[in-house]
Amino acid sequence: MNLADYIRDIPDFPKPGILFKDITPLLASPQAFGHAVDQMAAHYESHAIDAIAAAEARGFLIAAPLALRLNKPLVPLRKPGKLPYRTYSLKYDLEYGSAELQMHIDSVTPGARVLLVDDLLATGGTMAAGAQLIQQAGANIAGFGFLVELAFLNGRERLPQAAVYSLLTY
Ligand SMILES: O=P(O)(O)OC[C@H]1O[C@H](OP(=O)(O)OP(=O)(O)O)[C@H](O)[C@@H]1O
Ligand SMILES: Nc1ncnc2[nH]cnc12
Repeated sequence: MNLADYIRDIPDFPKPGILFKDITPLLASPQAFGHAVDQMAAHYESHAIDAIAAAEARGFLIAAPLALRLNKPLVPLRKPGKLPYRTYSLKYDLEYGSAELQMHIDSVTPGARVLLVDDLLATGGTMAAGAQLIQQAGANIAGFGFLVELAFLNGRERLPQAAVYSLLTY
C-alpha cells in the first residue's frame, strides 16, 4: 500500500504560500490508517520506551492508536487552558504561526524514556517545544515519530539529539 496516495495537497492553506498536507483521506480509510499505525508500531516494538507524548490535535490521532498497540501510557500535550491540573507551558513558532503547548507536571516520571509522536514534522517548532516540556519534567527523549516529514523545512535540525523516524518524507 502506498500511504502517499492518502495524503492530499491543499495549496495556500491556512495561509498563502503554504502547501498543506491533509491527512483526512488517510483517516477515512481504515486500511490505510491501520497500515500506518501498524508500520509505526512495528518500528517501535523493540525500542525501550516508557511513554508516548503527542501534541494536540492531529498528533493525538496517530499517537492514541500507537500507544494502545504498544501498550504504553499516552501523555497529551495540549493547547493552553485545556488541561485541568498544574502544567508546564511553552510558547513556540510553527510553519504558519505561533502557538503554545502545556503538559501536566505529573504526566511523566522523572527518568522515563518518552517517545514524541506527531502527524507531521514541518519546522520542528512543535516537537522541539514538546521535547522541552518532557525534559522540564525530568524525563528523557526516546525519539521522535511522524507520519509525514517535510524534509525541505529542515525540522530535524531544531529537534534535540534523538532518533527521528518518519513513514513518509517529502
Ligand atoms: O513542525 P511544525 O512547524 O511545528 O509544524 C507541525 C505541527 O503543525 C501541525 O499542528 P497545528 O499546530 O497546525 O495544530 P493541529 O494539530 O491542531 O491542526 C501539525 O499537526 C504539527 O503538530
Ligand atoms: N504544510 C503543512 N501541512 C500540514 N500540517 C502542517 N503543519 C505545519 N505545516 C504543515
